[in-house]
Amino acid sequence: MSHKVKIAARLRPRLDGELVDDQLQVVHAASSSSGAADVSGASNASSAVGSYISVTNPRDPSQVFKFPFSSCYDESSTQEEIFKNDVEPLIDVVYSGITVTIFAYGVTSSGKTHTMQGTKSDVGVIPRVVRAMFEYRDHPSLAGKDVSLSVSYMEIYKDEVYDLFVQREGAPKLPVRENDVGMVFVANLSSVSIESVEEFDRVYTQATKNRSVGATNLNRASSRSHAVLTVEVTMIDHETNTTLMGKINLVDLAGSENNKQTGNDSTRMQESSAINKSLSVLGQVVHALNQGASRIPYRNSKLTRILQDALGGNAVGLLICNLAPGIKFRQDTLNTLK
Ligand SMILES: Nc1ncnc2c1ncn2[C@@H]1O[C@H](COP(=O)(O)OP(=O)(O)OP(=O)(O)O)[C@@H](O)[C@H]1O
Repeated sequence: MSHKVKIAARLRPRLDGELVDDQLQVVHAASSSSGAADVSGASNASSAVGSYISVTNPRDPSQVFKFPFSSCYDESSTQEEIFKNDVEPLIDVVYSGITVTIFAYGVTSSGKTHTMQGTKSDVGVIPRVVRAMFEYRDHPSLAGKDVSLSVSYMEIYKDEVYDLFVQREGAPKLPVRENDVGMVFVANLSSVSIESVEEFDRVYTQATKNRSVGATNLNRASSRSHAVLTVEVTMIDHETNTTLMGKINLVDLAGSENNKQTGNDSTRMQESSAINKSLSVLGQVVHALNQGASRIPYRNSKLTRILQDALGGNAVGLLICNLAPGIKFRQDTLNTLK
């Protein structure tokens, strides 16, 4: 069965002062055809077929749980490796007119922002995708076509949608609507046309500031919301008078930590219940799609409702589960793996 949403795992390196959970390991299998995993030779060839995350029961070392993923990245894996293996092949797909969505999932501090954004000297998925989207314009198949790129960027907080290209002071909540053919869209979301990587960097940096100002105004951390960046390409063929569009959604999900432990503060409780619900519906949607189920519960949360056309139909998805090696994350890590 081909999976519509590929699921990868990435274990981040230990941070200073962090007590590491040595029960948690990325195991790279030498070959899947023999069915025998090469546990001893833990090379960092991170996407080796058959790789899995292994978790040993600390109370019973003979009990080892194996969680297989399409790709597994260990502590030493690089941004370049992840991009080359799992992301770059999707650029071609976007330019063939298909919608692609990449999600970063995991608890706070598991490395979602590092994976999606990265640092100035070690950029992650978003800057690499934008660069690759621009570079692809020189592809021979696009000769003679008018190719233009645009971006939109929204945040979903407590099940309400905000435009991150709008300064947050008084920014309105955007309505989610459905058109005549049942396509779900966010009304009044701005779309900004971009001519170069530098121009993207400018608008994106400003939007990131809007996100953190909005978070401060609402008295919360930005990791309590989902952020959806969309890069859209429009290809016009004047000879045949046809237009083809493709897009890629890059989604930094809210922290998936155990949201039960948030105390009595009513804002925190509303946040937590919105996060719990949307992440669990996302899990159900991904599972239903990968099982080929006839009924997919998109409508059960705003996140999946908005991304409905990006998850169903011909669309292609990649969910990167970020894992933290710290011992204090053990229960959350198990929840993520499950
Ligand atoms: N693969 C990695 N290599 C080196 N450092 C990493 C890696 N992944 C994460 N880190 C570091 O770990 C810390 C936490 O990562 P990050 O901020 O990306 O987590 P997060 O899941 O986005 O958290 P939050 O939900 O709070 O935004 C950061 O200091 C980051 O630089």
